[in-house]
Amino acid sequence: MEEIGFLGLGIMGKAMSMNLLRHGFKLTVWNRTLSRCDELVEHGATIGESPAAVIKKCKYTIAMLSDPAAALSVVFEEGGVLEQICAGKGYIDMSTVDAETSSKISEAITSKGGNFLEAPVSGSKKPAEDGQLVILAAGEKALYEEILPAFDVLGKKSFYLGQVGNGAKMKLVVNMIMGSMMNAFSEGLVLTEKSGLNPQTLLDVLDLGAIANPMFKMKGPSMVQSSYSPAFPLKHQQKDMRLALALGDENSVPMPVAAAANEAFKKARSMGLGDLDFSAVHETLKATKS
Ligand SMILES: NC(=O)C1=CN([C@@H]2O[C@H](COP(=O)(O)OP(=O)(O)OC[C@H]3O[C@@H](n4cnc5c(N)ncnc54)[C@H](OP(=O)(O)O)[C@@H]3O)[C@@H](O)[C@H]2O)C=CC1
Ligand SMILES: O=CC(=O)O
Repeated sequence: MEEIGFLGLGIMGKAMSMNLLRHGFKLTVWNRTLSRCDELVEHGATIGESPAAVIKKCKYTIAMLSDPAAALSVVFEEGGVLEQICAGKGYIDMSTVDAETSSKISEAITSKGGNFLEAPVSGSKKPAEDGQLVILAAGEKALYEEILPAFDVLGKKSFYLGQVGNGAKMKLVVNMIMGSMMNAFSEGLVLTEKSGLNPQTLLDVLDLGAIANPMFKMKGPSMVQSSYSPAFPLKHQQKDMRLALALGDENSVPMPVAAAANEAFKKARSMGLGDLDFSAVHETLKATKS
């Protein structure tokens, strides 16, 4: 496959681009904090000095950026994607953003003759390292088919969901459920301890029943130890709750559980926990006096 550009080497972008390199893809990478490119260069990547330079060099460019503001700035600001995108080039934004942001980017890219695909992912740092993401793509179908060899390396399954916005919406629904579940789980762990039971026994019981799931299994033991090394930063989970609640607003869907979960994540951010794993929302409950 042709050389691929990669913009954004945070937790996910680094893991995904390392995985592409491991599978023989040639990559040109860019990150706002340039020093984060060094490790990729050691593994064979080339550095592009700006998003525009990456787009100029590569037929396909993938972006994995923190939030709507970052996704927009990399496209629209000086030295951005729009300066070099043109017919024959594809831009694939895998960041988690709202449908409106994605549509704005899509319109700008296509008005210059380029092709656009949104492709947010479900799965965290470890699935990204292992090529086990679930890819939720929408937009230009031909671009989806052209980039599938890369998606097959990055993920265990790719969904094509139709028009731009559908991938973003699906991702927000999934993360809204995940954030709500994390809060219910955290309340259960605190209630277990405060009522004199062993939280490890709760984890064992949950794992054998109808609500067993990989998230409880993976995050439970570290939450019991108050250990929150970031795989999915809490500030991004709160962003996703906020965007999902806005989607609920647009569609007149009442979401009292998600709204309460969002408040807990906001509280955690106000306690300075935004850069820790999203499971650190547990600290907001543990801090409650009896
Ligand atoms: N971590 C996870 O488990 C998952 C995350 N996601 C989503 O993937 C995206 C990336 O997540 P993750 O890698 O964890 O996040 P990180 O916070 O680790 O990385 C964010 C990236 O965005 C860049 N960035 C932030 N603001 C700007 C800006 N204004 N201009 C240019 N670049 C900017 C950062 O650059 P710099 O290094 O300079 O700060 C960095 O490369 C998010 O949308 C997240 O919601 C989706 C699935 C799982
Ligand atoms: O967006 C986060 C994830 O784990 O998926």
